[in-house]
Amino acid sequence: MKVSELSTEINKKSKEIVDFLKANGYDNVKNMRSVLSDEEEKAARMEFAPDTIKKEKPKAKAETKPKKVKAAPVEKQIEQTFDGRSPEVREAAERKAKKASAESEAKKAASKDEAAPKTKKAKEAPIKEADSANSASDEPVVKEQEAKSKETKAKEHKKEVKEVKEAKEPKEHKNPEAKEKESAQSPETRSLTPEEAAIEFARKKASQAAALSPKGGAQASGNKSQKFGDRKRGDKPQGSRDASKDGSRDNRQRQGDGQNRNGEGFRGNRNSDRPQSSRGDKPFNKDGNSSNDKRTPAGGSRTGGNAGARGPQARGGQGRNQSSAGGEERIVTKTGNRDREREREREKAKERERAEKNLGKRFDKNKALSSIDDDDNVAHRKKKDPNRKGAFIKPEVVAKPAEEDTIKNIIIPDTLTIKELADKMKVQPSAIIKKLFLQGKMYTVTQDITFEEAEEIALEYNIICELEEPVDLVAELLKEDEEDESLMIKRPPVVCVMGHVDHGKTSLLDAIRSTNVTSREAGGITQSIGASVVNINGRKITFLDTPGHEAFTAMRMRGAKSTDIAILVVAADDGVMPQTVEAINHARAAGIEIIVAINKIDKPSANVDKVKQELTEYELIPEDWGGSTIFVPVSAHSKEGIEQLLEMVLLTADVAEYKANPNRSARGIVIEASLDKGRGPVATVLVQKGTLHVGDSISIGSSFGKVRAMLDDKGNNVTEAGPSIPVEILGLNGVPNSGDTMLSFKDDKEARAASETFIAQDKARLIDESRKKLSLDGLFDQIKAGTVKELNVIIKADVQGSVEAIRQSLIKLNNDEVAIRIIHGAVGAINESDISLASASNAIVIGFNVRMDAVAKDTADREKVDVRFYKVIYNIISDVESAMKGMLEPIYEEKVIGHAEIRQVFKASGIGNIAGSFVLDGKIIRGCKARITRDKDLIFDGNLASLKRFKDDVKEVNAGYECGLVFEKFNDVKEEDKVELYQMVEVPRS
Ligand SMILES: Nc1nc2c(ncn2[C@@H]2O[C@H](COP(=O)(O)OP(=O)(O)OP(=O)(O)O)[C@@H](O)[C@H]2O)c(=O)[nH]1
Repeated sequence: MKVSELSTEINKKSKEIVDFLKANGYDNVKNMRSVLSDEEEKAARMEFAPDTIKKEKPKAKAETKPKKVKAAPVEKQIEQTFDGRSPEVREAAERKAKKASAESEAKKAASKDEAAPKTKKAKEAPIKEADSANSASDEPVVKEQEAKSKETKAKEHKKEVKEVKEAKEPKEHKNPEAKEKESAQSPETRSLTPEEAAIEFARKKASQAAALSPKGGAQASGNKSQKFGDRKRGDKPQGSRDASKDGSRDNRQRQGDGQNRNGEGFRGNRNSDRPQSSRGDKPFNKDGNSSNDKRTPAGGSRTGGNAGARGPQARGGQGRNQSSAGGEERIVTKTGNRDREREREREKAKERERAEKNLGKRFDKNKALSSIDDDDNVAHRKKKDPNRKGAFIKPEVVAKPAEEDTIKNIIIPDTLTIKELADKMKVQPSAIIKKLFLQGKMYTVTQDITFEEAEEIALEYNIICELEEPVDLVAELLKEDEEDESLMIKRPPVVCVMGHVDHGKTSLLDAIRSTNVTSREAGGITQSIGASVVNINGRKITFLDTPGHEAFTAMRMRGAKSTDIAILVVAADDGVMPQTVEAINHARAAGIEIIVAINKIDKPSANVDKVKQELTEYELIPEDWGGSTIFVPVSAHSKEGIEQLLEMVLLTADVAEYKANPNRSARGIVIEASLDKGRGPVATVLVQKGTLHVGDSISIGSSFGKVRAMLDDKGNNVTEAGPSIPVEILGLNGVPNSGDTMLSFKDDKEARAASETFIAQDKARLIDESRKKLSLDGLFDQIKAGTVKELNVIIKADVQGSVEAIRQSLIKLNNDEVAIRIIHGAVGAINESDISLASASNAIVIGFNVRMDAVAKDTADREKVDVRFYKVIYNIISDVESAMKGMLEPIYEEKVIGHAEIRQVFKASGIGNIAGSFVLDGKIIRGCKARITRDKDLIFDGNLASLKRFKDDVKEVNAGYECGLVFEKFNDVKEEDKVELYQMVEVPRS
C-alpha cells in the first residue's frame, strides 16, 4: 500500500504519515508514493487510525486462541470514517454503504457456490467459533494473514464463512449440502457484511484516483479486479489447474446455484465454466503438478469466487477479494511463468535436436552421426535395438571390382550397322556415334559399316573383331548322305535332248513319244522343259526336252544336271552350230554321257559324215571312227533310227548302272513350276531318290506343303512316284523356282522349318543385295566409271522357266553404257502390285504369255507405266535393244559451217592475238570449233573463244564479212592461215 492510499483511507495527510514514519525510523518511506510495508502500515494505522488495528489484535491472537470479535455497526463505522466531514459526504457514504451492504448479500450467495473446500483440513475446520461480527472486524487483518501459513489462513476463512452463513443468510441455502460446502469457502469468495462493505466502498472510492502499481494488486479497485478476471480467463493453465485440482464438479454445482439465485454473474459463470469445460482437462492436468503444489487452496477458491462475483453489486466485496486474488495471481503467474519457461526451454532443446538430426541427414549422414556421437540424445537413440522390427538396415557398400583392362573378342559379319556393332560390343550406339563424330566421321545408328571400319571402332574399346564364317544352312539341309549300295536298285535313265535351234529336238521326242508337241508351241519353239516317260521293251526312259535357244542356257544346264544321258541333236543338213557347242559343254560340265543323234537324215542335203567330222573337233569321236561316242543317224519325220537310238540309251544306262533307293524319303528337282488358276501352285518334279507319296510333307525352297495330288507325264493321277519319275504335284503354298530341290519330311512341322531356313537365307541374300545397291561407294563408282544408266524391268510369265529365260536374255544385253536390272520376276498375270512397283522404280513391265487384270490396267494407265505383252521371246529382246539404243549416249558428228582466212593479226593486252579474218563461205557462229591449217598443216583444233565484229561481240558473222577471231589457248596465228569452222552435231544411232 502506498502512503497516499493509506492517507485516503485513514483520512490523514500523506505528509503527516511520512513525517511520522520518518520520525520513527522508517527511513524507507520518502514521500506519498512510497510503498509501505506491513509494519510501516501498521505503525501508521496505530498512530492515525487505531480503531482499524484494534480489531486485528484479537485476530492475531485467534491464531492460537480463538476469540469472538464484534463488528462495528455500519453507522458507527461511517461516523468514525467520516468524522469531521460535511453532512453531504456522510449522507452519500451512508447511501453507498447501504447499497454495498445489499450487494454483499448477493455476493455472499455467489461466493457460497463458487468457493470450494480446498483441503481436507479446510473442510474439517471448526466453524462455530466465529460469528458475523468477527468476520466483519477481521477483514483488515486478512492481508496480514495471507502472509502467514496457508493452513492457518484456510482455517480462519472457514470460520468467517461459517459465521456469515449462520448469521445473515441461514435460509438461503435450500440445499444442506451446499451449506456444508459453503463453510469451506475462502475468505476471498465470501460475502461481506454491510459494515465491511461500507468500509470497502470508502476505501475503493478513495483509491480510484491512485495509480495502479504492479505491486499494488492488493489495493486494486473493482475495475482492476475485473481486469484480473479477464486476464485470468485468458490464462488458461492457471484457471484450468484451479478447476481440475479442486474438484470441479462441486464448483460447477455451486456456480450453477449461485447463478440461479442471483440472476446475475452470467459472465462470471461463463468465465468460470471456460477453464473447466471448454478448455478441457488436458492442460489442467499437465500443469497442475508443478504449480498446484505451490499454490494455496485459497488461491483456487479465489479463482472461483472471482469468476462468479463479477457483477456490479458485488463489486465492493469483489474488490477486496480481488485484492487478494490479485496478489495470488502474481504468485501463480510467476510460478506459471517459470514452468512455462522451463517448458519452452525443453521444447527448444528438442527442436535443436531435431534440427541437428535433419541437418545431418541432409548433408552428410555419416558425418553428422559421427559428430554427434557424444550427444546424450543421440546416444540414447543409438541404444535402440538395431534388430528391432522395422529398423533401418543400412545397405552395405559392395566394392566394385576394378575394371580390368582386358581385351575382348567379338565375331561380326563383313557388313553390319552401327547398332549391331554396338550390341555386339555391349556399348551404347550413341557412344560410338559420338566417338566417331569427334573424329570427324558422321554416322547414323542404322548406317552400314564394313568389317574393317567396325574393326577400327572396336579397337578403341579394346575389342578385337573376328570375321564371321557364314554357315550355309541350306547347304547343310541339302547335304546328301552316302547311301547303302545294297538298298539301291536300278532306276530308269533320265535323258535330256539338247541341240541347236530347229535341229529337230522336239520332233525327235515326238517321234519317240509318238506325240505331237510341236504344233502346240507358240512360234514353233519349245520354251519350257517338258518331261515324259517312254516304255521301250518294258523298260522306262525319262526324257526331258530343253529349248535350244540361247536364252534357255540355264534351263539346258538344269536339264543336264538332272539327267543321266544327253542326246545331242545335230541336223545333218546344218551341222554343228553355236548352241550345239554350248550343249556339249553343259553335258560335259554335268558329267553326263552324250549320245549324238544326227537328225534329218531324210533330207537330201543331209551330210552325216560332215557332222561327224565337225564333232570330232569337240572330242566327240564316233565309235566307227575309233572313238567312244555313240552316233545314231535318225529322222524324226521318217522315224528311222529311233529304235536304235533308244537301244543305245538303254545300253548306256546299263553300262552306267543308274541306281537309287526307292525306300527312303523322296528327294527330287523341280523341272518347272507355275501358278495354275484353278489348282494353285503346280510344280513338275523329277524324283531322283526315294519315293514320293500323296500326303507326304515336302518343302521346295521357300515353299512347303503336303502333296495333295500327283499327275504323271500323261496327266494321270498317281499315288506315288519312284526314282527318275517326273510328276506334277499339287499342294504347295507357293510357286517354287525351277531347279530347286524337293525334300520330303515326316511331318509338316519339319517341312515348314526347312522352308523357313530357305526364307531366312533368301532374306539375308536380299538384304545383302539391297545394301550393295544402297552403298554410296558403289554409286560413286558407277558415276566415276562413266554414264552408266539402268533400265529396270519387271517380268511376268506363265511359267518360271520363261521368267528365267527372259531374265538371262535381257541381262546379256548389258553393256558399258546401260545396265539392265530385273527388279522383279514371277509367274502369273500382271497385277496392281506389279504396276505399283514399276511406277515406283521407273521400270517397264514385260508380260510373257500372261494377261493383265483390269485393276492393273487402270493403274498402269493412270501411272503411265509401259506394259508390253509378248508371245515370242525374240520380240522382247528386239524391243529392249531398241529401247537401249534410245538410252545410249548420243553420237556427235562434225558439221563444217564455214571457212575463213586470217588477213591481219592484232595484239591486244589481256586477250592475246586477235585474228582479223574474212569469212570466205558459210558463216561463223559464236562458240563453234575451229581448225587452223597453215600450208596444209593443221596447227590448231579447238574452241573459238571470241567472235567480234569490230569491237563488239557478235553471235555470228556471215560470208563476205570481216571479223575478229580469238582462239582458246592459242595465239600463234599468222596472216594467210586458213580457218575451218565447224560444230559437233548429235546424230541418231543407226
Ligand atoms: N525333214 C525333216 N524335218 C524335220 C525333222 N525333224 C524336224 N524337222 C523339222 O525341223 C523343224 C524344227 O523342228 P523342231 O522339233 O521344232 O526343232 P527343235 O530343235 O525342237 O527346235 P526348238 O524347240 O526351237 O529348239 C520343224 O519344222 C520340223 O518339221 C526331220 O527328221 N526331217
